[in-house]
Amino acid sequence: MEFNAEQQTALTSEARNLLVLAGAGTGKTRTIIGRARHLLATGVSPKRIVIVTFTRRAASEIRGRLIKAAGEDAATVVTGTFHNFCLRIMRSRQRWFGFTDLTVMDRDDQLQLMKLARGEIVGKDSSIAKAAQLVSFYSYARNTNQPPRKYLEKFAELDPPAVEIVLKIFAKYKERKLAGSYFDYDDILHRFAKVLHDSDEVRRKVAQQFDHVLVDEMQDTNPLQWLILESLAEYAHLFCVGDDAQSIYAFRGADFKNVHSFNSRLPNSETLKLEQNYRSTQPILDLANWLLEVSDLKYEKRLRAVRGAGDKPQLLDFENEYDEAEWIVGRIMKRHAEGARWDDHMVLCRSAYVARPVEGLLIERKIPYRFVGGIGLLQMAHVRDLLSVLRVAVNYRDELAWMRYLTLWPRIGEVTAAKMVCKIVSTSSSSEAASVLDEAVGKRTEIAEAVHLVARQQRAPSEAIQQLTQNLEPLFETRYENWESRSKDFRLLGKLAAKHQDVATFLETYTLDPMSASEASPSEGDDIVTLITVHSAKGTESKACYVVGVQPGNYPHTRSLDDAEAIEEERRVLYVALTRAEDELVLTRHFSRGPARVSWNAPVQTHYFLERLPKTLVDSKSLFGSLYDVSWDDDYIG
Ligand SMILES: Nc1ncnc2c1ncn2[C@@H]1O[C@H](COP(=O)(O)OP(=O)(O)OP(=O)(O)O)[C@@H](O)[C@H]1O
Repeated sequence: MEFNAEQQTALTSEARNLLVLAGAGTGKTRTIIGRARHLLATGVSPKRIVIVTFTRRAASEIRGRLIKAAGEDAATVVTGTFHNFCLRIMRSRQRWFGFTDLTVMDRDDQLQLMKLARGEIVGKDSSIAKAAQLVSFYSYARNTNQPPRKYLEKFAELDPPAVEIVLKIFAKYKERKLAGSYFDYDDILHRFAKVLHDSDEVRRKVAQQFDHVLVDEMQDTNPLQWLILESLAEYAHLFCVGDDAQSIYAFRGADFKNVHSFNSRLPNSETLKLEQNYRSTQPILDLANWLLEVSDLKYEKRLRAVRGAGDKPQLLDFENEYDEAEWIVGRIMKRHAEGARWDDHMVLCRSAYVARPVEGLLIERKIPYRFVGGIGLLQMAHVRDLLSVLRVAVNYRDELAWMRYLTLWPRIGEVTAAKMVCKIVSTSSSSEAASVLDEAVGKRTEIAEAVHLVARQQRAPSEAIQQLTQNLEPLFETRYENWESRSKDFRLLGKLAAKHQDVATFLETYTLDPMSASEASPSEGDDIVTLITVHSAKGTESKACYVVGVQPGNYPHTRSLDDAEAIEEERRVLYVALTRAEDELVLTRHFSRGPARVSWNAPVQTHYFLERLPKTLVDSKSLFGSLYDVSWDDDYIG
């Protein structure tokens, strides 16, 4: 692996704490890997190095590349997401963290629990914020480490009596969480950060396990994650890489301006820059540079392409999304016929919804593809049904999973199920719970048998899923019309589970960072087209990138129009999309539907990022018929 002088200086730095603040494609990920390899080469034990990333995908990629570069020894470098890292330590040192057998809830569970809590406090009162909104208030307050009351009073735009009611709902939510031994996503970071912050002894014991903590995507750390890093930095060296122009997680409490206070917050720290971009050709970077330059914020980034000149990006207009999709898929097929690989192509979208026409055509034309960032496999109803059985077998106090499982069965409604659940969860051991279940279902033994069979197969998750699928097939056939295609997801689930030693770790891994169904199916190295949401595309790259739906109303998204910071975050989303391309960048937009239908003079366009795009930066073409008369202004496109 080669490094330029800037990268070499960074990866061999002796600074106690180092921030590498650099633009897209400048080799941040490569430098993290280089740093780890350098540390190993200088004799640091792999177990004393931690690499934290934002997604499981990034973690496994870095891990794979590190092992390739530094050998099998590197396999014991601790690599994972923040959540994964914290949970792993808390599980291994339960006593330090007051952590017992807890079930980690995903966002859907969190929503269900909040619904229950809300229902209990306000019944059907529709004047109080909906459960989903409450979850996001609660989660945001915790990730930004603010007392919920303070957050609600300051940011939630609620009147004082409503604040009191919402706080009561939060209290009820907490109570239910405790009763069910649940841990939500935010609890993981919160508990870990709090214990480390409050207990000098635990902080020392945990932090002393590591000499070097390497952090990817530093711009996306939220205040809780910052607290964790500060605790670790008391004993270990921090090596962080980030790009303030790629911060796109403010909705989860990240504040990219935090990277600017790195030096003042951490003693003995330095900042270095990487400025040469290795990924893209200069015309692609010119467009990305322009997007940042026209912002009111000063990003102070001008990417220079080591690779030099190349083709200008294209900006293509279509009459509707179907023509747009047709063109993109046609073009990919043409390129493939000319000898390009499928995996030279990546289609980037704002949301899974925007990409559907393209996905439809890829399926229709039988083009191999994966969809990253779409509806997660583990979010699909039938998969959650099956997982509910695994969950109750692992934790008999998991009342949400019991409710889901029992109400799958005919003639068991919510009231009957709730009575059964009440009895089951008030027992004091799993064997007692099993007997109560047997008694409750009476002659309908198949209901209990499914749970028992998983309990017997705790250490063989894949077999448990296989048998469970067989046992529950008749039930699912009657529940789901398209059972045939859905049943394939269970085979996929079985495959995923085979990589885990027991049902509990399998559940934990996938509830923490669910992957999408189609992402899971192809294996590494398959030659396939990638369809991906921009949020999932961070850190990736591709020879040809097609950014779909770049019309007014999508960039920035209409829902962010009343908030200047949100608009700026949208700019960074587009920036991330543009900077994924190596050789070819094609932006497409259509004008048929939704906010995009408005005329060019409508208010939605006041913030449209491409409104004043200099004509020289792109090759633009209108590929639609008579519906729209392209009358570009001489100097600007938009
Ligand atoms: N010194 C180098 N020599 C050759 N290629 C390099 C060098 N540094 C980086 N690259 C290549 O440039 C591309 C971008 O590198 P990398 O993914 O590490 O950048 P990054 O800063 O993490 O990008 P982003 O933040 O946009 O995801 C990769 O293909 C990488 O292999």
